[in-house]
Amino acid sequence: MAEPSVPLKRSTTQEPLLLQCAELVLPYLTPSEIAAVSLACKRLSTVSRSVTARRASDASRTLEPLPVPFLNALGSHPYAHFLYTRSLVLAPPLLHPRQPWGSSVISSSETAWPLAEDVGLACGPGRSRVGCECRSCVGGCPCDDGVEDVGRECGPGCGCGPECGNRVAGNGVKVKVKIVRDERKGWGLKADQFIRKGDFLFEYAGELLTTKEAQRRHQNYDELSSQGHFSSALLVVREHLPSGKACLRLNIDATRIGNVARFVNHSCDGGNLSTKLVRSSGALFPHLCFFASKDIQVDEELTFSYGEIRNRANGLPCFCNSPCCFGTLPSEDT
Ligand SMILES: C[S@@+](CC[C@H](N)C(=O)[O-])C[C@H]1O[C@@H](n2cnc3c(N)ncnc32)[C@H](O)[C@@H]1O
Repeated sequence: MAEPSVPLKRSTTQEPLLLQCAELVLPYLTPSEIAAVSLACKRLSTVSRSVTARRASDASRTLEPLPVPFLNALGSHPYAHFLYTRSLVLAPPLLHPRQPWGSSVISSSETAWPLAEDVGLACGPGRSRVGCECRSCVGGCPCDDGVEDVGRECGPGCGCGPECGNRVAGNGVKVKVKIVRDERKGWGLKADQFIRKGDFLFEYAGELLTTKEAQRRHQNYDELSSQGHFSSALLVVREHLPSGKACLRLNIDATRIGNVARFVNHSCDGGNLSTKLVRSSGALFPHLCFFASKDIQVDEELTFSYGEIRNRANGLPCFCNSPCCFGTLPSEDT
């Protein structure tokens, strides 16, 4: 057989180890680290570009059933770097957690965060202490005990499985959404399909914090926000218990670890989303779930009201553009 006249490409085994492993290592780097690495040589620049392109095509790192693209028609402003979780996690005691993002190997396995869901009250499938024992809960479930302002659904304490029709929270984002850059509000979330009034969209996932830790981070975030170019996603939810005398407080911080809900911006008119706490049978903590409060068209921005309280003299400016805009974003001392 004749020798090929054009020399074959250099075998990858002759490349330095760093270059051979680039496809494996680069997905673990942050956007700024990737930018720095890409300057080193042509090969790393090529791998960096393909990792960044894959990141832009799915913010969820393949953890959601549908990809969630980042779209920036305004320029090359980098997306906010955060680690992805589909559920509430107990604030991990790790200083610099890493999560692959933009890997060419598709993996749908959830990162091993300590999930708040796992801190359950159940004894096991079919032997639930606080959950239902039904096996198929479609069309009515004993878990639904009629409490109106807190939803109920099947969960780890039930005998039914993940396919049960009475589980919405914790199953990921099943509607098409996209993350889009806005000049004044930063990144925001838009519908990428028609969404019917009442449909479930997603839960607000992030780190579950103690109130002390939430107060510490709040102070820190306020300082960073006042210097500009920083968006915090620390949400405080208060659930009034039936007695009316006590209230359960949830501090969920999606700034460093969160899901798509961390991109939902505020609107003074209440926007098109409403929130509801939903308790999964057998789970200790409720899910903060977002539902469509009206029919939502393709390309409409998804927004909700961050709250009513504005007790800061120099609150951040609000650009919600609604006729009843208050001028500043809601904020309160945590
Ligand atoms: C939960 S994050 C929402 C995502 C954020 N826009 C981003 O780029 O990551 C909340 C932050 O978004 C910005 N934001 C949200 N709603 C806004 C609005 N109506 N007007 C101006 N900024 C807004 C503020 O910086 C706020 O602290």
